[in-house]
Amino acid sequence: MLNIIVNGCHGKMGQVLVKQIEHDDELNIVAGIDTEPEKIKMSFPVYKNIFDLKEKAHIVIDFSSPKAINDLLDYGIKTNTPLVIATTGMSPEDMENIKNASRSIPIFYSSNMSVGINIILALVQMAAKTIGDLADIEIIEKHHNLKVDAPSGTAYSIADKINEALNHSKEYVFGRHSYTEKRKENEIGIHAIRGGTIVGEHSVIFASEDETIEISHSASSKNIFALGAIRAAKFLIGKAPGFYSMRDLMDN
Ligand SMILES: NC(=O)C1=CN([C@@H]2O[C@H](COP(=O)(O)OP(=O)(O)OC[C@H]3O[C@@H](n4cnc5c(N)ncnc54)[C@H](OP(=O)(O)O)[C@@H]3O)[C@@H](O)[C@H]2O)C=CC1
Ligand SMILES: O=C(O)C1=N[C@H](C(=O)O)C[C@H](O)C1
Repeated sequence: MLNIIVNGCHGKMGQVLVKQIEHDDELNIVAGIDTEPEKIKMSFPVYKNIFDLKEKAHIVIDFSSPKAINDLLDYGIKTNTPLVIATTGMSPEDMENIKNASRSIPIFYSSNMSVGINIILALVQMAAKTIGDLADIEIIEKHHNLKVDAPSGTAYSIADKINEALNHSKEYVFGRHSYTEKRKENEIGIHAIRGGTIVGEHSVIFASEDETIEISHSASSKNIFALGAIRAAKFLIGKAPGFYSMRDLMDN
């Protein structure tokens, strides 16, 4: 049995994750962390502070907030607990801290836990290598009206994959509000749409002189992210300290 702590257990993703874990006979939630435990009724104990935990677990799965990251990393290192981190909106410093912590414990990080998006990452890299110098590249992401970070973590991951394939020659331009000049060749335009209950849509456009390629992904349920995080947790158990991603899981 794999014992799990859910960080952000009462959030939208936390609740979907709890349901998915409860359907899996190999998994057990020993405790959760969230900001207002007194208002939450769960089938396991919930704490406000991760250091108040009395229970021990094999792994922590985190869908919470970048505000939680430093405590989460400290907890992981002090208790030697592997971490699956799905939270987005991390600063470059947060990502540096995650990578540093992964020298001591196994950490799985992915801005998008769906397999589909990780296929998209491979496809955009291939497209960038082939026509990236000839095409204008734009990324459009759409999410529900409760999402706090913009652009999405996935949009950044897509832009980074493209930029990696193009020797980091691109500059990210967000929105283009108040622009008074035409688009420059080295731009990757990134645009965020927020509305209703859209689960998560990402589209990448490579527009060149005589043709346009559009590569897109649409998540139709949050279950896909929860199931991906569970797969990541099962994959991470028994691994050596290190920074793992969906690529490692898919290559496994
Ligand atoms: N990688 C992936 O595949 C996916 C990633 N995400 C990311 O997961 C994160 C959560 O998304 P979502 O569930 O929609 O957001 P929610 O705001 O619904 O949930 C986040 C939960 O975490 C709680 N929280 C805030 N601070 C802390 C803290 N310090 N410790 C523990 N819990 C805390 C929040 O409490 P309060 O409301 O009081 O602030 C809230 O209950 C986001 O960053 C989102 O982008 C989402 C889907 C897929
Ligand atoms: O907040 C969300 O909902 C999502 N966040 C992730 C992101 O920022 O990329 C992944 C997914 O698109 C849903």
